[in-house]
Amino acid sequence: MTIETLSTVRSHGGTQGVYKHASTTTGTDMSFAVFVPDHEDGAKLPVLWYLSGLTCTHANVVEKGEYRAACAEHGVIFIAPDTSPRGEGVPDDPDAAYDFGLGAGFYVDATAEPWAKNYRMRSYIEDELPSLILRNFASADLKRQAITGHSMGGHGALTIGLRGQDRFRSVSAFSPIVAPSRCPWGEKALTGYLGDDREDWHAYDACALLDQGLRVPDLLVDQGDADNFRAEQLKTELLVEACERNGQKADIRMQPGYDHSYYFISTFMAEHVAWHAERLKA
Ligand SMILES: N[C@@H](CCC(=O)N[C@@H](CS)C(=O)NCC(=O)O)C(=O)O
Repeated sequence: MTIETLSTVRSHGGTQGVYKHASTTTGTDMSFAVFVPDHEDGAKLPVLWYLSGLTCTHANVVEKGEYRAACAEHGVIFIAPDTSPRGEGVPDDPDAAYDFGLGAGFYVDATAEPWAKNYRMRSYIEDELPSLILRNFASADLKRQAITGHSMGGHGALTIGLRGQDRFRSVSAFSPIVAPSRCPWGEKALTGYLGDDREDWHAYDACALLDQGLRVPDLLVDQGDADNFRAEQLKTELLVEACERNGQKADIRMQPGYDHSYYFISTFMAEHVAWHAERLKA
């Protein structure tokens, strides 16, 4: 479980690093980014995971997410994994489409061929990467974790958050896919990675998990009302209804004029970090 440091740089009173390791889960090298605010020797800091959307690596949020000032202020470690396995021999969408295959792992453990060997982002985020962080980042306090994400990564944050009820004190999302069983991106991905049996999809559908009785301690969602993907793919209203129907505590905010981009995410990032920090320190 060794990691290679690809880069470190000082920023906002902390260290932004990018790392690589050989993943036993995906069978590939995986890279990820970690921002660690300066802290006293021996101090333990809570952790906020950020899962990225379609086409992204760790680099999109590192370059455009604007989380560092808020994480330094609140003393929160920020971890940004990749969105899929990559490298020689890793299968990709036959048409190299942006919404399946490389850059589009959908945070599932694939069971269908030829994806099952490498596309295991659920286990990677739930098991392998936390163990790696525990062993290599002495200041990371994994008793205090929160999770957020954008779009496909918002779906990842919601579903990993709901399934890992004891793991996260708070869950948030920016423009998440809330019901992948009921939108074209999700139907394509879940059919491809898991097969045609929709029963197998429920573990990866936030609204279905809420209907099955799973809950998170607290939920914050921001969604731009000028987001091109809102009506067809994201379907925020289904999450509003599922939270109301199931008594899930949630603040789901429609933000006027904002689109799907990092201009939107970076606008509300500091609020999300502060919101998580409050719950992580309570
Ligand atoms: N317009 C994009 C659709 C994918 C997309 O919007 N990806 C979002 C996440 S779902 C993203 O964060 N893209 C990278 C970026 O904006 O830096 C494309 O066709 O490649």
